[in-house]
Amino acid sequence: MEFYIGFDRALEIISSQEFLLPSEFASLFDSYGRVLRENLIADRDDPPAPVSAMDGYGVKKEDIKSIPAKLKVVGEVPAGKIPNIKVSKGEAVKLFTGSLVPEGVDTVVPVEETEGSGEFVVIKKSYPQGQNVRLRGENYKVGDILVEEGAVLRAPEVGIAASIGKPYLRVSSKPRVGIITTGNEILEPWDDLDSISQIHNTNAYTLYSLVKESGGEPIYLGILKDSKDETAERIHKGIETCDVLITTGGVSMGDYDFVKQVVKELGIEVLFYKVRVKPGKPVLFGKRGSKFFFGLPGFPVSTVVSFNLFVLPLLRKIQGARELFRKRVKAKLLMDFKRRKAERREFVRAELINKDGKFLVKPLRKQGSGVLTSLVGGKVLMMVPEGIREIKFGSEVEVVLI
Ligand SMILES: Nc1nc2c(c(=O)[nH]1)N[C@H]1C(S)=C(S)[C@@H](COP(=O)(O)OP(=O)(O)OC[C@H]3O[C@@H](n4cnc5c(N)ncnc54)[C@H](O)[C@@H]3O)O[C@H]1N2
Ligand code: MOO
Repeated sequence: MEFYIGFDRALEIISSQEFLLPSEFASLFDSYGRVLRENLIADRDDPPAPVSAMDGYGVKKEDIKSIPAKLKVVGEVPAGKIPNIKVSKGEAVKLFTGSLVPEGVDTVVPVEETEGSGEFVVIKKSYPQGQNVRLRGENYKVGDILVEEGAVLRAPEVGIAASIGKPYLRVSSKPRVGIITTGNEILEPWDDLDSISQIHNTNAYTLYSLVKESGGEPIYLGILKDSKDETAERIHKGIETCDVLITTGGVSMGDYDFVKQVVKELGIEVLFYKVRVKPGKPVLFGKRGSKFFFGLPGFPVSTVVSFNLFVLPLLRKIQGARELFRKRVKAKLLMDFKRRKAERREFVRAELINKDGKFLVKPLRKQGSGVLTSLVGGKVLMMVPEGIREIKFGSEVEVVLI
């Protein structure tokens, strides 16, 4: 077991796990967030022929060089119809957004810049040649690889699959991810809290959402009370039935922190315990055969951050994803940043601002590991490297998008 390791080493251990889940076919309705296990290749050009990008009139550019220009309307081409019209000098054709552009037309004038309907149309504004005509192959050309194997499917990728006529996609099967939360003080959101010593379970539900977002199938296994026998039984069941088991809480120094002990007794090999990161220090990563175990710290922020830092890359890896980590961007720091201790790499919750295409980042005041409100509304994590105590206003910093 490696103990209290650096962040990069932890990622190295996670990304070197070789297990790959089998692939399966998923419908377009069930492919969001999953990892693609085939290339998506264009079966034809898109658009397959020039089409109008506006409702208006198809004309020849040379006829609208001087305006107003009065042109003879020779017919119309509704979307979905093959044009049987040819447009000659002095003529126009009525087109709709998505209509195929007939022979002779090189430019489309939007209807708002025209007057009259029926036999003649008056064009009031000139347009450059080719304006409002979407050329054949503008989106993609036949044979192009549109989405590569290993991509995480989001809305645009699912849309591309649909556009090339694939109702089913080869994707990774969903990792079954068991979720157990621990603590005598934890009650479910539907339970009444009778005492100020009790709190509602937050972690089960942040994790459930994060697992779904990561292409996994969350399996909620409930709250564990701080008893060693129960912990052993539940973790055993979880690791038997799931690909990845996550527990939260019970991994630090407390007298009731049974998770660590139980994991060893169940034959789960601990690959690392504790990483020099803040928050998320007492994270435990283990494996038994092709099953993986994460013991995440119990504080709600530590749970969410350590999922993003450690669990997501593993889930992506076993699904065959190309990119394992959250995206990072460079941003300019909007205030002086100071901290007392510099032993751990810190992931500081912050607000990301996009000003004229440049990212600015503003750390939030409250950074406690229990302050989940500090992550509400789309926050980011500003990375403060080990050994750094102070970063000056205006410096460039790296930011993790979560
Ligand atoms: N003496 C030391 N104490 C602590 C250390 C240390 O190094 N030495 N590390 C601290 C750090 S850092 C963290 S992070 C926490 C991790 O503690 P645990 O993983 O054992 O978590 P718990 O003690 O069970 O809970 C921590 C905190 O979070 C609340 N919690 C737990 N589960 C839930 C849940 N499902 N929903 C909402 N809130 C939850 C719990 O009530 C505690 O307040 O340890 C430090 N201590
Ligand atoms: O590492 Mo703990 O996660 O600072 O709160």
